Order: sequence, then C-alpha cells, then structure tokens
Amino acid sequence: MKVRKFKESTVDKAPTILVLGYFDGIHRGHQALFEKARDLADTKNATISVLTFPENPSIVFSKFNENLLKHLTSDKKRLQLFEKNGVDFLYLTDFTSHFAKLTSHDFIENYLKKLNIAAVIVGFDYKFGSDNGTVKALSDYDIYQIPQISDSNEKISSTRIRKAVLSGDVELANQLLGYHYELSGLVVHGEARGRTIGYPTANVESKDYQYMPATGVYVVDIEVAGKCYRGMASIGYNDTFGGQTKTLEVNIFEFHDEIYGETATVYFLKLIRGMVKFDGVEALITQMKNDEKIAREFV
Ligand SMILES: Cc1cc2nc3c(=O)[nH]c(=O)nc-3n(C[C@H](O)[C@H](O)[C@H](O)COP(=O)(O)O)c2cc1C
Ligand SMILES: Nc1ncnc2c1ncn2[C@@H]1O[C@H](COP(=O)(O)OP(=O)(O)O)[C@@H](O)[C@H]1O
Repeated sequence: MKVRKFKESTVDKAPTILVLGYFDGIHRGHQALFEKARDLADTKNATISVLTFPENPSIVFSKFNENLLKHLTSDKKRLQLFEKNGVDFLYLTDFTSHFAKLTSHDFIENYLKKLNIAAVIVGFDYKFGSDNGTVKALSDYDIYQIPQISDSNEKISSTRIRKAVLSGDVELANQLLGYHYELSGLVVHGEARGRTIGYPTANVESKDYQYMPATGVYVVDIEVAGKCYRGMASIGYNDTFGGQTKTLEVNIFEFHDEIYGETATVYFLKLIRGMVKFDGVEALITQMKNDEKIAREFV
C-alpha cells in the first residue's frame, strides 16, 4: 500500500475503486465497504484507493476536548488495517476550515476528477461537502452505497465501539471491530512492588492518542519482542497502595525476563472485574490468584 498526501501530482493514474469515509477503527461495517471494493477491483481490473483524513473532522466543528484527538487504533495499526483490507493507495488530506468550506461540487472537481475513477464506494449515511451533498451528487460515477451492518439489531459504528471500550465491555468492542482492541506502548518502571507480591507487572505507557478501557482487571494477550503471551492486566490507580497515577500493567504468564524499554502490544479480551481497594496486600494477592485462574482458562 502506498500512503500519500493528496496532491494532483502524486495520484496514481491507473483506474481505481475509490472508497470514501473517515473510518475510525475500520470495524466490520467499514470492512463491508472494502469487501465490495475488492469485488469491483477484480471485475474491473482496478486498484483500490481511499481518500480520508488523518484526524477527526469534528476538530473543525466542535469545542475542543481531548477525546477529539483519540482514535480506536494507533496510526500504525490504522495503516495495517487499510492494507489488510486490500487498499493499494491511501490518500490523506487534512480536514481544515478551508476544506470544510468546499461544496460537494468543489470536492468532486478538486479531488475526484484528479483520479481515474472506475467506481466509488460509500457507506449508507455518507454526506459530503458544506452543502451536505448525498450520493446523488456522485451519479456521474459508477456509485455503490453499502447498507448498514448491524450486530444484535444495532448499527455497528465507531461511536458504539468507543462507548463499549470506555465502559470496559471489550468483548463487545472486539465483536464489532472484527479484531481485538489493542494498545501499544513502552514498558517503563513502576514502584517495583509487583515482584515483591509474586506478580511482577509490565507497566505499559502508550504515546498514541487512543481510548483507554475503563478501570478494572482484564484478560489480555500481550505481544513483546515478537512473541505473544497470555496475561492479566490492571487499569487503575493501585488504590490499595494509595496510587495517584493511572497505569496499565500486565502480569505476563510463563514469562521471566526484564523488558524495560521494549514496545509491548496489549490485546484486550475480557473484563474480569472492577478495581478494588483492599485492606491489605494479602487480600489483593488472593484476588489476583483468582483473576489468574480466570485469565488462564479464557479461550
Ligand atoms: C491482575 C491484576 C489485578 C489487580 N487488581 C488490583 C486491585 O483490585 N486493587 C489494587 O489496588 N491494585 C490492583 N492491581 C495493581 C497492583 O496493585 C499493582 O500491580 C502492584 O501494586 C504493582 O505495582 P508496580 O507495577 O508499580 O510495582 C492489580 C494488578 C493486576 C496485574
Ligand atoms: N511475568 C512477568 N510479567 C510482567 N513483567 C515481568 C515478568 N517477569 C519479569 N518481568 C519484568 O519485571 C518488571 C515488573 O516488575 P515489578 O516489580 O512489577 O516492577 P515495576 O514496578 O517496575 O513494573 C517488568 O517490567 C518486566 O521487566
């Protein structure tokens, strides 16, 4: 897959199936658009292109809050998902005040007409341009609008997945994403307490703007130095010890190595329970033994 800033001089000239949208998470609803794109690319002997934005368009329209910078995936994972879904060319354009003022007609003239389009694919609710143009504005193209995909009679959407992650329902998030919700980060030093209670934990600090699942204890898989292990994670303030900062920590099963400075990827599989402020360390250890049993048995 080639990733480019959208410019007339950088667009590929071969016939292409153009998929339009923002695609936070590239969830099962989004994946349906790419399935159609692959079908059409085969029959029309065309490439697949996506024209999208690196950041959330709401930044231009809404009062700022930090969540506007967050995504369901890291930038790296987002690229991997586009590639896995068959995208050949990813064209990025910044969603700015100037961009937001373009009408649907301007967008077609300045962007679509620069590409050699064999077909256009959009989602069921696609609107574009300052005039809120619909697919009718794209009727000069071979245009496909993909119907909404539901799960448990409810639309699959980035908003629904975001809510599931923030409430700790990572199983629902995973089911709607079609893959496991993940966070990557550097393994850093904590209080060096974990080893003294028989449960060393790799403290994972992410530099990506992503949603952190709700505080609690989770069954996870963790990838470190190219290998994947089962583990159990804690997200919280280590209330039992009066901790002040929120950490993501993973006790990794069948693992005995020093990994400070390594990059680890944590895949969230299931919420086990909420965080508890225990009266003493013994009660915490007893609870962690139980968490371990659940995490080891989870399939
Ligand atoms: C599976 C698991 C469950 C945990 N549950 C709790 C909990 O309920 N309450 C709590 O205060 N800390 C909990 N912790 C966090 C521990 O307090 C923390 O890992 C320990 O203090 C070590 O911290 P350190 O990495 O800074 O040395 C849990 C940690 C793990 C790995
Ligand atoms: N099974 C394991 N799970 C997690 N970390 C482990 C494990 N075995 C060894 N380690 C190492 O020990 C460190 C965690 O020990 P811990 O006492 O909790 O210290 P810290 O407070 O610095 O996290 C990890 O960062 C890692 O380098």
